[in-house]
Amino acid sequence: MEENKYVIGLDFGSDSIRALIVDVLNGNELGSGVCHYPRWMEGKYSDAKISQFRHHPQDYIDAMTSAVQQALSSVNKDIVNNIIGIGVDTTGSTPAPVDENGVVLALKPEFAENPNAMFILWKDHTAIDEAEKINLLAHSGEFPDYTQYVGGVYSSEWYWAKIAHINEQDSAVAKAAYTWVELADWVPALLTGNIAPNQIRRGVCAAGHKALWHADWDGLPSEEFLTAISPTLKSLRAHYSKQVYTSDQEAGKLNQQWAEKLGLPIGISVAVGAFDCHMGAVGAGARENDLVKVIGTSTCDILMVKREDVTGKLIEGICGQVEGSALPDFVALEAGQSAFGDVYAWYQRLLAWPLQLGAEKYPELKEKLQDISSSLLPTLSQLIEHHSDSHVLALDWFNGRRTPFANQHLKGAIVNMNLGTNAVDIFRCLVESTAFGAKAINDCFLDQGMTIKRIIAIGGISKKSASIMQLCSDVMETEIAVVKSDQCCALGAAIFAALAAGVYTDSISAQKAMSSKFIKVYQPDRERSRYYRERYEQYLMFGNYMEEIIMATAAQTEK
Ligand SMILES: Nc1ncnc2c1ncn2[C@@H]1O[C@H](COP(=O)(O)OP(=O)(O)O)[C@@H](O)[C@H]1O
Ligand SMILES: O=C(CO)[C@H](O)[C@H](O)COP(=O)(O)O
Repeated sequence: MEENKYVIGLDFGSDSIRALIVDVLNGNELGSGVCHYPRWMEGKYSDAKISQFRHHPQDYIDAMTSAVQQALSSVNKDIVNNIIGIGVDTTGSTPAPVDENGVVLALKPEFAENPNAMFILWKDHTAIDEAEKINLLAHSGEFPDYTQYVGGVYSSEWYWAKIAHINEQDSAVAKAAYTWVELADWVPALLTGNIAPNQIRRGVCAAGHKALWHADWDGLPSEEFLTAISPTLKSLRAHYSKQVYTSDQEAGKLNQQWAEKLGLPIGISVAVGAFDCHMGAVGAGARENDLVKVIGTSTCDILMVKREDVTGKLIEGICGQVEGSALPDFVALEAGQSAFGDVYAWYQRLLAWPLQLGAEKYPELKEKLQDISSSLLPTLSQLIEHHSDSHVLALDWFNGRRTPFANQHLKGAIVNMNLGTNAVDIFRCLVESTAFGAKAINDCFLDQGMTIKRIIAIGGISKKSASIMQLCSDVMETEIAVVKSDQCCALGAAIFAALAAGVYTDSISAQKAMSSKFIKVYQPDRERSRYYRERYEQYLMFGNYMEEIIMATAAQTEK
Protein backbone atom coordinates (compact mmCIF):
# COMPACT_ATOMS: atom_id res chain seq x y z
CA MET A 1 0.00 0.00 0.00
CA GLU A 2 1.31 3.46 -0.86
CA GLU A 3 2.20 5.58 2.16
CA ASN A 4 0.35 8.80 2.98
CA LYS A 5 2.07 12.03 2.02
CA TYR A 6 2.25 15.29 3.94
CA VAL A 7 3.20 18.90 3.37
CA ILE A 8 4.18 21.88 5.53
CA GLY A 9 2.65 25.34 5.32
CA LEU A 10 4.74 28.18 6.76
CA ASP A 11 2.85 31.35 7.65
CA PHE A 12 5.08 34.34 8.47
CA GLY A 13 2.89 36.83 10.37
CA SER A 14 3.68 40.23 11.86
CA ASP A 15 4.70 38.90 15.28
CA SER A 16 5.27 35.19 14.80
CA ILE A 17 5.60 32.33 12.34
CA ARG A 18 3.33 29.28 12.31
CA ALA A 19 4.34 25.91 10.80
CA LEU A 20 1.54 23.47 9.99
CA ILE A 21 1.85 19.82 8.93
CA VAL A 22 -1.03 18.77 6.68
CA ASP A 23 -2.21 15.53 5.07
CA VAL A 24 -2.33 16.03 1.29
CA LEU A 25 -5.33 13.71 0.88
CA ASN A 26 -7.83 15.55 3.09
CA GLY A 27 -6.20 18.68 4.53
CA ASN A 28 -6.17 17.25 8.06
CA GLU A 29 -3.89 19.30 10.27
CA LEU A 30 -1.62 16.91 12.13
CA GLY A 31 0.93 19.03 13.91
CA SER A 32 2.04 22.60 14.32
CA GLY A 33 4.60 24.92 15.84
CA VAL A 34 4.63 28.66 16.58
CA CYS A 35 7.53 30.94 17.34
CA HIS A 36 7.59 34.68 17.99
CA TYR A 37 10.34 36.77 16.41
CA PRO A 38 12.79 37.25 19.29
CA ARG A 39 14.30 40.65 18.38
CA TRP A 40 10.92 42.03 17.33
CA MET A 41 9.38 41.01 20.65
CA GLU A 42 12.08 43.03 22.42
CA GLY A 43 10.90 46.04 20.41
CA LYS A 44 14.19 46.29 18.52
CA TYR A 45 14.64 48.33 15.31
CA SER A 46 11.09 49.78 15.35
CA ASP A 47 9.61 53.05 16.50
CA ALA A 48 5.80 53.15 16.45
CA LYS A 49 5.77 56.93 16.94
CA ILE A 50 7.23 57.43 13.47
CA SER A 51 5.51 54.29 12.07
CA GLN A 52 8.84 52.54 11.58
CA PHE A 53 8.52 48.75 11.76
CA ARG A 54 11.47 46.56 10.82
CA HIS A 55 12.13 42.83 11.05
CA HIS A 56 15.66 41.50 11.32
CA PRO A 57 16.21 38.63 8.80
CA GLN A 58 17.82 36.60 11.58
CA ASP A 59 14.46 36.75 13.41
CA TYR A 60 12.80 34.98 10.48
CA ILE A 61 15.57 32.39 10.31
CA ASP A 62 15.57 31.65 14.04
CA ALA A 63 11.79 31.62 14.42
CA MET A 64 11.25 29.47 11.31
CA THR A 65 13.78 26.91 12.50
CA SER A 66 12.17 26.70 15.91
CA ALA A 67 8.56 26.58 14.60
CA VAL A 68 9.33 23.83 12.08
CA GLN A 69 11.26 21.78 14.65
CA GLN A 70 8.35 22.14 17.09
CA ALA A 71 5.87 21.04 14.44
CA LEU A 72 8.00 18.03 13.47
CA SER A 73 8.36 16.97 17.09
CA SER A 74 4.58 16.95 17.46
CA VAL A 75 4.13 14.13 14.89
CA ASN A 76 5.65 10.68 14.48
CA LYS A 77 8.76 9.92 12.41
CA ASP A 78 6.77 8.23 9.59
CA ILE A 79 4.96 11.47 8.93
CA VAL A 80 8.22 13.47 8.93
CA ASN A 81 9.78 11.03 6.46
CA ASN A 82 6.80 11.41 4.13
CA ILE A 83 6.75 15.20 3.96
CA ILE A 84 7.02 16.08 0.29
CA GLY A 85 6.66 19.83 0.08
CA ILE A 86 6.75 23.23 1.72
CA GLY A 87 4.53 26.24 0.95
CA VAL A 88 5.26 29.73 2.21
CA ASP A 89 3.05 32.74 2.87
CA THR A 90 4.18 35.98 4.42
CA THR A 91 3.09 39.52 5.17
CA GLY A 92 3.66 42.05 2.46
CA SER A 93 4.82 44.33 1.11
CA THR A 94 7.78 43.41 3.30
CA PRO A 95 10.93 43.89 1.18
CA ALA A 96 14.63 43.88 2.14
CA PRO A 97 17.78 45.06 0.36
CA VAL A 98 20.11 42.28 -0.79
CA ASP A 99 23.65 42.39 -2.22
CA GLU A 100 24.73 40.99 -5.60
CA ASN A 101 24.86 37.48 -4.09
CA GLY A 102 21.35 37.81 -2.69
CA VAL A 103 22.41 38.19 0.95
CA VAL A 104 20.11 40.46 2.95
CA LEU A 105 22.30 43.38 4.01
CA ALA A 106 21.43 43.05 7.71
CA LEU A 107 22.95 39.56 7.67
CA LYS A 108 26.34 41.13 6.89
CA PRO A 109 28.36 42.35 9.91
CA GLU A 110 28.62 45.95 8.69
CA PHE A 111 24.81 46.29 8.44
CA ALA A 112 23.75 43.94 11.26
CA GLU A 113 22.26 46.67 13.46
CA ASN A 114 21.03 49.01 10.71
CA PRO A 115 17.17 48.98 10.53
CA ASN A 116 17.37 50.23 6.92
CA ALA A 117 19.17 47.03 5.95
CA MET A 118 16.36 44.80 7.29
CA PHE A 119 12.90 43.79 6.08
CA ILE A 120 10.62 46.83 6.00
CA LEU A 121 7.44 45.38 7.47
CA TRP A 122 4.14 45.94 5.61
CA LYS A 123 2.87 48.31 8.31
CA ASP A 124 5.90 50.63 8.15
CA HIS A 125 4.59 53.99 6.94
CA THR A 126 7.82 55.97 6.76
CA ALA A 127 7.50 56.30 2.97
CA ILE A 128 4.37 58.46 2.73
CA ASP A 129 6.11 61.23 0.73
CA GLU A 130 7.56 58.75 -1.74
CA ALA A 131 4.13 57.10 -2.24
CA GLU A 132 2.66 60.53 -2.97
CA LYS A 133 5.37 61.19 -5.53
CA ILE A 134 4.63 57.87 -7.23
CA ASN A 135 0.95 58.81 -7.44
CA LEU A 136 1.73 62.25 -8.88
CA LEU A 137 4.03 60.78 -11.51
CA ALA A 138 1.67 57.96 -12.44
CA HIS A 139 -1.20 60.42 -12.88
CA SER A 140 0.86 63.14 -14.58
CA GLY A 141 0.13 61.93 -18.11
CA GLU A 142 3.90 61.74 -18.74
CA PHE A 143 3.88 57.98 -18.15
CA PRO A 144 1.31 55.22 -18.46
CA ASP A 145 -0.82 55.16 -15.31
CA TYR A 146 1.14 52.40 -13.64
CA THR A 147 -1.25 52.45 -10.67
CA GLN A 148 -4.25 51.34 -12.72
CA TYR A 149 -4.07 47.69 -11.66
CA VAL A 150 -3.49 48.52 -7.97
CA GLY A 151 -6.62 50.57 -7.47
CA GLY A 152 -5.28 53.91 -8.75
CA VAL A 153 -3.46 54.84 -5.53
CA TYR A 154 0.04 53.68 -4.61
CA SER A 155 0.55 53.16 -0.87
CA SER A 156 3.46 53.85 1.45
CA GLU A 157 3.10 50.21 2.53
CA TRP A 158 4.45 49.09 -0.83
CA TYR A 159 7.71 48.14 -2.51
CA TRP A 160 8.84 51.15 -4.59
CA ALA A 161 7.87 53.77 -2.01
CA LYS A 162 9.81 51.90 0.68
CA ILE A 163 12.89 51.38 -1.50
CA ALA A 164 12.99 55.02 -2.62
CA HIS A 165 12.60 56.18 0.98
CA ILE A 166 15.38 54.00 2.40
CA ASN A 167 17.74 54.58 -0.50
CA GLU A 168 17.40 58.33 -0.15
CA GLN A 169 17.89 58.21 3.62
CA ASP A 170 20.79 55.82 3.68
CA SER A 171 23.40 56.01 0.94
CA ALA A 172 25.38 53.07 2.36
CA VAL A 173 22.33 50.79 1.99
CA ALA A 174 21.50 52.25 -1.43
CA LYS A 175 25.04 51.56 -2.62
CA ALA A 176 25.21 48.02 -1.25
CA ALA A 177 21.70 46.96 -2.40
CA TYR A 178 21.85 45.18 -5.75
CA THR A 179 18.10 44.52 -5.63
CA TRP A 180 15.25 44.32 -3.09
CA VAL A 181 13.44 41.07 -2.35
CA GLU A 182 10.00 40.55 -0.81
CA LEU A 183 9.87 38.24 2.19
CA ALA A 184 7.44 35.98 0.27
CA ASP A 185 10.11 35.45 -2.40
CA TRP A 186 13.11 35.38 -0.07
CA VAL A 187 12.02 32.48 2.17
CA PRO A 188 11.57 29.96 -0.69
CA ALA A 189 14.83 31.25 -2.23
CA LEU A 190 16.64 30.73 1.07
CA LEU A 191 15.27 27.22 1.59
CA THR A 192 16.23 26.16 -1.93
CA GLY A 193 19.59 27.89 -1.98
CA ASN A 194 18.47 30.06 -4.89
CA ILE A 195 19.05 33.47 -3.35
CA ALA A 196 21.23 34.76 -6.18
CA PRO A 197 19.23 37.60 -7.77
CA ASN A 198 19.23 35.94 -11.20
CA GLN A 199 17.99 32.61 -9.76
CA ILE A 200 15.29 33.77 -7.39
CA ARG A 201 11.74 32.94 -8.52
CA ARG A 202 9.59 35.95 -7.71
CA GLY A 203 5.87 35.39 -7.25
CA VAL A 204 3.19 37.18 -9.24
CA CYS A 205 1.43 38.02 -5.98
CA ALA A 206 4.07 40.39 -4.59
CA ALA A 207 5.12 41.59 -8.03
CA GLY A 208 1.58 42.41 -9.19
CA HIS A 209 0.11 43.84 -6.00
CA LYS A 210 3.10 45.82 -4.72
CA ALA A 211 5.78 46.27 -7.41
CA LEU A 212 3.44 47.44 -10.23
CA TRP A 213 4.38 44.41 -12.35
CA HIS A 214 1.95 43.89 -15.26
CA ALA A 215 2.09 42.13 -18.60
CA ASP A 216 0.64 45.28 -20.26
CA TRP A 217 3.98 47.04 -19.78
CA ASP A 218 6.11 43.95 -20.09
CA GLY A 219 6.79 43.56 -16.37
CA LEU A 220 7.92 46.41 -14.13
CA PRO A 221 7.36 50.11 -14.93
CA SER A 222 9.94 51.69 -17.22
CA GLU A 223 13.40 52.74 -15.99
CA GLU A 224 12.40 56.38 -16.76
CA PHE A 225 9.43 56.13 -14.41
CA LEU A 226 11.41 54.47 -11.64
CA THR A 227 14.28 56.96 -11.81
CA ALA A 228 11.76 59.83 -11.82
CA ILE A 229 10.57 58.51 -8.42
CA SER A 230 14.18 58.53 -7.25
CA PRO A 231 17.48 58.34 -9.14
CA THR A 232 18.43 55.72 -6.53
CA LEU A 233 16.05 53.25 -8.24
CA LYS A 234 18.31 53.12 -11.31
CA SER A 235 19.11 49.56 -12.42
CA LEU A 236 16.52 47.93 -10.16
CA ARG A 237 14.36 47.09 -13.19
CA ALA A 238 17.30 45.34 -14.81
CA HIS A 239 18.02 43.43 -11.60
CA TYR A 240 14.47 42.07 -11.29
CA SER A 241 13.69 38.78 -13.04
CA LYS A 242 11.62 39.10 -16.20
CA GLN A 243 9.32 36.22 -15.41
CA VAL A 244 7.07 35.91 -12.35
CA TYR A 245 5.36 32.74 -11.10
CA THR A 246 2.14 31.52 -9.53
CA SER A 247 2.40 29.56 -6.28
CA ASP A 248 1.36 26.21 -7.76
CA GLN A 249 4.86 26.21 -9.27
CA GLU A 250 8.12 25.24 -7.62
CA ALA A 251 10.65 27.80 -6.43
CA GLY A 252 13.11 24.92 -6.19
CA LYS A 253 14.00 21.96 -3.99
CA LEU A 254 14.86 22.05 -0.29
CA ASN A 255 18.66 22.10 -0.17
CA GLN A 256 20.85 19.95 2.04
CA GLN A 257 21.81 22.72 4.46
CA TRP A 258 18.18 23.61 5.22
CA ALA A 259 16.96 20.02 5.21
CA GLU A 260 19.51 19.21 7.91
CA LYS A 261 18.80 22.36 9.88
CA LEU A 262 15.05 21.80 9.89
CA GLY A 263 15.05 18.00 10.05
CA LEU A 264 13.18 17.51 6.76
CA PRO A 265 13.88 15.22 3.78
CA ILE A 266 16.37 16.70 1.28
CA GLY A 267 15.10 17.69 -2.17
CA ILE A 268 11.39 18.12 -1.38
CA SER A 269 9.48 20.77 -3.35
CA VAL A 270 9.31 24.35 -2.15
CA ALA A 271 6.49 26.31 -3.73
CA VAL A 272 6.71 29.90 -4.96
CA GLY A 273 5.65 32.21 -2.11
CA ALA A 274 2.71 34.60 -1.87
CA PHE A 275 1.07 36.91 0.67
CA ASP A 276 -0.79 35.55 3.69
CA CYS A 277 -4.28 36.71 2.71
CA HIS A 278 -4.01 35.25 -0.81
CA MET A 279 -3.01 31.82 0.43
CA GLY A 280 -5.50 32.18 3.29
CA ALA A 281 -8.29 32.69 0.77
CA VAL A 282 -7.34 29.45 -0.94
CA GLY A 283 -7.14 27.65 2.42
CA ALA A 284 -10.63 28.94 3.20
CA GLY A 285 -11.99 27.32 0.04
CA ALA A 286 -12.75 30.63 -1.73
CA ARG A 287 -14.34 30.32 -5.18
CA GLU A 288 -15.87 32.79 -7.60
CA ASN A 289 -17.26 35.95 -5.88
CA ASP A 290 -16.25 34.88 -2.38
CA LEU A 291 -14.80 37.62 -0.20
CA VAL A 292 -12.34 36.22 2.32
CA LYS A 293 -11.40 38.51 5.19
CA VAL A 294 -8.31 37.77 7.24
CA ILE A 295 -9.28 39.51 10.45
CA GLY A 296 -6.40 40.01 12.86
CA THR A 297 -4.00 42.85 13.63
CA SER A 298 -5.10 44.36 10.34
CA THR A 299 -7.51 42.98 7.77
CA CYS A 300 -6.59 41.82 4.35
CA ASP A 301 -9.50 41.01 2.08
CA ILE A 302 -9.50 38.96 -1.09
CA LEU A 303 -12.39 38.95 -3.53
CA MET A 304 -11.97 36.09 -6.00
CA VAL A 305 -13.34 36.92 -9.45
CA LYS A 306 -13.29 35.37 -12.90
CA ARG A 307 -10.92 36.93 -15.42
CA GLU A 308 -13.89 37.85 -17.69
CA ASP A 309 -15.49 39.88 -14.89
CA VAL A 310 -12.64 42.37 -14.83
CA THR A 311 -11.32 42.22 -18.37
CA GLY A 312 -11.00 45.84 -19.51
CA LYS A 313 -12.27 46.98 -16.12
CA LEU A 314 -10.22 48.80 -13.50
CA ILE A 315 -11.41 48.59 -9.91
CA GLU A 316 -10.48 51.79 -8.13
CA GLY A 317 -9.48 52.40 -4.53
CA ILE A 318 -8.33 48.83 -3.77
CA CYS A 319 -4.90 47.21 -3.40
CA GLY A 320 -4.77 45.51 -6.72
CA GLN A 321 -6.33 43.15 -9.23
CA VAL A 322 -3.85 40.46 -10.11
CA GLU A 323 -4.41 37.29 -12.07
CA GLY A 324 -3.00 34.25 -10.32
CA SER A 325 -2.04 35.91 -7.02
CA ALA A 326 -4.38 33.55 -5.13
CA LEU A 327 -5.95 30.80 -7.30
CA PRO A 328 -3.90 30.54 -10.51
CA ASP A 329 -6.91 30.83 -12.84
CA PHE A 330 -8.75 33.64 -11.06
CA VAL A 331 -8.13 37.32 -10.52
CA ALA A 332 -7.74 38.23 -6.84
CA LEU A 333 -8.91 41.70 -5.86
CA GLU A 334 -7.09 42.75 -2.69
CA ALA A 335 -8.29 45.29 -0.14
CA GLY A 336 -7.89 45.74 3.60
CA GLN A 337 -7.77 47.83 6.74
CA SER A 338 -4.36 48.95 8.03
CA ALA A 339 -5.51 48.36 11.61
CA PHE A 340 -8.33 46.21 12.98
CA GLY A 341 -7.26 44.26 16.11
CA ASP A 342 -4.42 46.79 16.40
CA VAL A 343 -7.07 49.40 17.27
CA TYR A 344 -8.24 47.20 20.15
CA ALA A 345 -4.62 46.52 21.15
CA TRP A 346 -4.01 50.29 21.33
CA TYR A 347 -7.01 50.70 23.62
CA GLN A 348 -5.92 47.81 25.77
CA ARG A 349 -2.46 49.38 26.18
CA LEU A 350 -4.07 52.67 27.13
CA LEU A 351 -6.29 51.07 29.79
CA ALA A 352 -3.47 48.91 31.09
CA TRP A 353 -1.05 51.79 31.71
CA PRO A 354 -1.95 52.26 35.41
CA LEU A 355 -1.69 48.48 35.84
CA GLN A 356 1.81 48.63 34.46
CA LEU A 357 2.69 51.46 36.87
CA GLY A 358 1.17 49.41 39.69
CA ALA A 359 3.31 46.41 38.74
CA GLU A 360 6.45 48.56 38.80
CA LYS A 361 5.58 49.97 42.21
CA TYR A 362 4.34 46.72 43.75
CA PRO A 363 6.34 43.90 42.12
CA GLU A 364 4.60 41.34 44.33
CA LEU A 365 1.36 42.12 42.44
CA LYS A 366 2.94 41.97 38.97
CA GLU A 367 1.43 38.63 37.96
CA LYS A 368 -2.07 39.53 39.13
CA LEU A 369 -1.95 42.90 37.40
CA GLN A 370 -0.70 41.29 34.20
CA ASP A 371 -3.62 38.85 34.36
CA ILE A 372 -6.06 41.74 34.55
CA SER A 373 -4.29 43.43 31.67
CA SER A 374 -4.54 40.37 29.43
CA SER A 375 -8.19 39.79 30.33
CA LEU A 376 -9.16 43.31 29.24
CA LEU A 377 -9.92 42.53 25.58
CA PRO A 378 -11.91 39.32 26.17
CA THR A 379 -13.88 41.06 28.94
CA LEU A 380 -14.59 44.19 26.94
CA SER A 381 -15.50 42.17 23.92
CA GLN A 382 -18.08 40.23 25.99
CA LEU A 383 -19.50 43.42 27.49
CA ILE A 384 -20.30 44.96 24.13
CA GLU A 385 -22.81 42.18 23.47
CA HIS A 386 -25.34 44.28 25.35
CA HIS A 387 -26.75 46.84 23.01
CA SER A 388 -26.23 50.49 23.89
CA ASP A 389 -27.38 53.71 22.33
CA SER A 390 -24.18 55.54 23.17
CA HIS A 391 -23.54 58.26 20.62
CA VAL A 392 -19.79 57.97 20.76
CA LEU A 393 -18.40 57.54 17.26
CA ALA A 394 -14.91 56.58 16.11
CA LEU A 395 -12.80 56.37 12.97
CA ASP A 396 -10.73 53.23 12.53
CA TRP A 397 -7.80 54.92 10.76
CA PHE A 398 -5.32 54.52 13.63
CA ASN A 399 -2.72 53.19 11.19
CA GLY A 400 -3.96 55.15 8.18
CA ARG A 401 -6.49 53.91 5.65
CA ARG A 402 -5.57 51.14 3.27
CA THR A 403 -8.90 50.74 1.47
CA PRO A 404 -11.01 52.39 0.07
CA PHE A 405 -8.48 54.73 -1.53
CA ALA A 406 -5.29 54.40 0.49
CA ASN A 407 -4.34 57.43 2.54
CA GLN A 408 -1.75 56.79 5.21
CA HIS A 409 -1.85 60.37 6.49
CA LEU A 410 -5.21 59.66 8.09
CA LYS A 411 -5.51 59.05 11.81
CA GLY A 412 -8.02 57.54 14.22
CA ALA A 413 -10.53 59.76 16.02
CA ILE A 414 -13.28 59.57 18.65
CA VAL A 415 -16.10 62.11 19.06
CA ASN A 416 -19.32 62.68 20.96
CA MET A 417 -18.16 61.77 24.43
CA ASN A 418 -19.71 63.26 27.53
CA LEU A 419 -19.05 62.88 31.24
CA GLY A 420 -21.08 59.68 31.28
CA THR A 421 -19.04 57.93 28.58
CA ASN A 422 -17.32 54.87 30.01
CA ALA A 423 -14.60 52.45 28.95
CA VAL A 424 -17.08 49.99 27.40
CA ASP A 425 -18.77 52.73 25.34
CA ILE A 426 -15.41 53.68 23.89
CA PHE A 427 -14.46 50.08 23.17
CA ARG A 428 -17.83 49.52 21.49
CA CYS A 429 -17.41 52.54 19.24
CA LEU A 430 -13.91 51.38 18.30
CA VAL A 431 -15.28 47.97 17.35
CA GLU A 432 -18.09 49.62 15.39
CA SER A 433 -15.57 51.77 13.55
CA THR A 434 -13.60 48.70 12.44
CA ALA A 435 -16.85 47.08 11.23
CA PHE A 436 -17.81 50.29 9.38
CA GLY A 437 -14.36 50.31 7.77
CA ALA A 438 -15.05 46.75 6.63
CA LYS A 439 -18.43 47.75 5.20
CA ALA A 440 -16.80 50.64 3.31
CA ILE A 441 -14.62 48.05 1.56
CA ASN A 442 -17.68 45.97 0.56
CA ASP A 443 -19.33 49.11 -0.80
CA CYS A 444 -16.21 49.98 -2.77
CA PHE A 445 -16.45 46.61 -4.56
CA LEU A 446 -20.24 46.63 -4.97
CA ASP A 447 -20.39 50.24 -6.25
CA GLN A 448 -18.01 49.22 -9.05
CA GLY A 449 -20.15 46.33 -10.21
CA MET A 450 -18.42 43.46 -8.41
CA THR A 451 -20.51 40.69 -6.85
CA ILE A 452 -19.95 39.41 -3.33
CA LYS A 453 -21.66 36.05 -2.96
CA ARG A 454 -20.30 34.97 0.42
CA ILE A 455 -18.17 36.49 3.15
CA ILE A 456 -15.73 34.10 4.78
CA ALA A 457 -13.73 35.11 7.86
CA ILE A 458 -10.36 33.75 8.87
CA GLY A 459 -7.68 35.12 11.22
CA GLY A 460 -7.44 35.40 15.01
CA ILE A 461 -10.39 37.68 15.68
CA SER A 462 -12.85 35.51 13.74
CA LYS A 463 -12.34 32.94 16.53
CA LYS A 464 -11.46 35.12 19.52
CA SER A 465 -14.55 37.27 19.64
CA ALA A 466 -18.10 36.15 18.82
CA SER A 467 -19.48 39.59 19.72
CA ILE A 468 -17.18 41.38 17.27
CA MET A 469 -18.04 38.93 14.51
CA GLN A 470 -21.78 39.32 15.19
CA LEU A 471 -21.42 43.09 15.12
CA CYS A 472 -19.59 42.85 11.78
CA SER A 473 -22.41 40.71 10.39
CA ASP A 474 -25.03 43.20 11.66
CA VAL A 475 -23.14 46.15 10.17
CA MET A 476 -22.41 44.48 6.82
CA GLU A 477 -25.90 42.99 6.69
CA THR A 478 -24.54 39.69 5.41
CA GLU A 479 -23.86 36.23 6.70
CA ILE A 480 -20.25 35.68 7.74
CA ALA A 481 -18.94 32.12 7.68
CA VAL A 482 -15.99 31.37 9.96
CA VAL A 483 -13.59 28.63 8.91
CA LYS A 484 -12.66 25.77 11.19
CA SER A 485 -8.92 25.94 10.68
CA ASP A 486 -7.04 28.14 13.15
CA GLN A 487 -4.20 28.37 10.67
CA CYS A 488 -5.97 28.98 7.40
CA CYS A 489 -3.12 30.93 5.77
CA ALA A 490 -0.68 28.14 6.64
CA LEU A 491 -3.26 25.64 5.31
CA GLY A 492 -3.40 27.60 2.03
CA ALA A 493 0.40 27.49 1.89
CA ALA A 494 0.20 23.72 2.44
CA ILE A 495 -2.27 23.41 -0.47
CA PHE A 496 0.27 25.15 -2.71
CA ALA A 497 3.00 22.85 -1.38
CA ALA A 498 0.88 19.87 -2.53
CA LEU A 499 0.40 21.49 -5.93
CA ALA A 500 4.09 22.29 -6.37
CA ALA A 501 4.93 18.72 -5.35
CA GLY A 502 2.65 17.46 -8.12
CA VAL A 503 0.06 15.72 -5.89
CA TYR A 504 -2.69 17.61 -7.71
CA THR A 505 -2.59 18.88 -11.25
CA ASP A 506 -5.07 21.70 -10.76
CA SER A 507 -5.64 24.10 -7.92
CA ILE A 508 -9.42 23.58 -7.69
CA SER A 509 -9.01 19.84 -7.02
CA ALA A 510 -6.32 20.55 -4.42
CA GLN A 511 -8.53 23.14 -2.80
CA LYS A 512 -11.57 20.85 -2.82
CA ALA A 513 -9.65 18.09 -1.08
CA MET A 514 -7.66 20.13 1.41
CA SER A 515 -9.38 23.45 2.23
CA SER A 516 -11.01 24.12 5.58
CA LYS A 517 -14.65 23.54 6.50
CA PHE A 518 -16.73 26.19 8.29
CA ILE A 519 -17.48 26.02 12.02
CA LYS A 520 -19.97 28.82 12.38
CA VAL A 521 -22.10 31.15 10.31
CA TYR A 522 -23.10 34.52 11.81
CA GLN A 523 -26.51 35.79 10.67
CA PRO A 524 -27.27 39.52 10.67
CA ASP A 525 -29.85 40.68 13.21
CA ARG A 526 -32.26 42.79 11.13
CA GLU A 527 -33.11 45.21 13.90
CA ARG A 528 -29.50 45.93 14.77
CA SER A 529 -28.66 46.23 11.09
CA ARG A 530 -31.23 49.04 10.80
CA TYR A 531 -29.61 50.80 13.75
CA TYR A 532 -26.12 50.43 12.28
CA ARG A 533 -27.23 51.66 8.85
CA GLU A 534 -27.76 55.07 10.37
CA ARG A 535 -24.55 54.94 12.39
CA TYR A 536 -22.64 53.99 9.22
CA GLU A 537 -23.89 57.16 7.48
CA GLN A 538 -22.62 59.14 10.48
CA TYR A 539 -19.27 57.32 10.26
CA LEU A 540 -18.96 58.27 6.57
CA MET A 541 -19.81 61.91 7.30
CA PHE A 542 -17.39 62.05 10.20
CA GLY A 543 -14.73 60.42 8.02
CA ASN A 544 -15.15 62.97 5.21
CA TYR A 545 -14.94 65.80 7.69
CA MET A 546 -11.85 64.47 9.45
CA GLU A 547 -10.13 63.66 6.17
CA GLU A 548 -10.47 67.30 5.12
CA ILE A 549 -9.08 68.51 8.42
CA ILE A 550 -6.20 66.02 8.54
CA MET A 551 -5.18 66.73 4.96
CA ALA A 552 -5.37 70.50 5.48
CA THR A 553 -3.22 70.18 8.60
CA ALA A 554 -0.74 67.97 6.75
CA ALA A 555 -0.52 70.54 3.92
CA GLN A 556 0.13 73.33 6.44
CA THR A 557 2.86 71.34 8.19
CA GLU A 558 4.60 70.75 4.86
CA LYS A 559 4.74 74.51 4.11
N1 LIG B 1 -10.55 38.69 22.83
C1 LIG B 1 -10.24 39.53 21.86
N2 LIG B 1 -11.16 40.33 21.32
C2 LIG B 1 -10.84 41.16 20.33
N3 LIG B 1 -9.63 41.27 19.78
C3 LIG B 1 -8.67 40.51 20.26
C4 LIG B 1 -8.90 39.61 21.32
N4 LIG B 1 -7.74 38.99 21.59
C5 LIG B 1 -6.83 39.50 20.72
N5 LIG B 1 -7.38 40.41 19.93
C6 LIG B 1 -6.72 41.17 18.85
O1 LIG B 1 -6.33 40.23 17.86
C7 LIG B 1 -5.21 40.73 17.14
C8 LIG B 1 -4.28 39.59 16.76
O2 LIG B 1 -4.91 38.82 15.79
P1 LIG B 1 -4.23 37.48 15.21
O3 LIG B 1 -5.01 37.07 14.03
O4 LIG B 1 -4.14 36.51 16.32
O5 LIG B 1 -2.76 37.93 14.87
P2 LIG B 1 -2.06 38.37 13.47
O6 LIG B 1 -2.86 39.44 12.85
O7 LIG B 1 -0.69 38.88 13.90
O8 LIG B 1 -1.97 37.14 12.64
C9 LIG B 1 -4.54 41.75 18.04
O9 LIG B 1 -4.49 42.97 17.36
C10 LIG B 1 -5.45 41.84 19.28
O10 LIG B 1 -5.69 43.18 19.63
O1 LIG C 1 -1.15 43.61 3.58
C1 LIG C 1 -0.84 42.49 3.76
C2 LIG C 1 -0.87 41.54 2.63
O2 LIG C 1 -1.06 42.21 1.42
C3 LIG C 1 -0.29 42.05 5.08
O3 LIG C 1 0.46 40.93 4.89
C4 LIG C 1 -1.26 41.77 6.11
O4 LIG C 1 -2.19 42.77 6.28
C5 LIG C 1 -0.54 41.44 7.42
O5 LIG C 1 -1.48 41.29 8.37
P1 LIG C 1 -1.50 40.53 9.76
O6 LIG C 1 -0.25 40.79 10.50
O7 LIG C 1 -2.72 41.16 10.36
O8 LIG C 1 -1.71 39.07 9.45
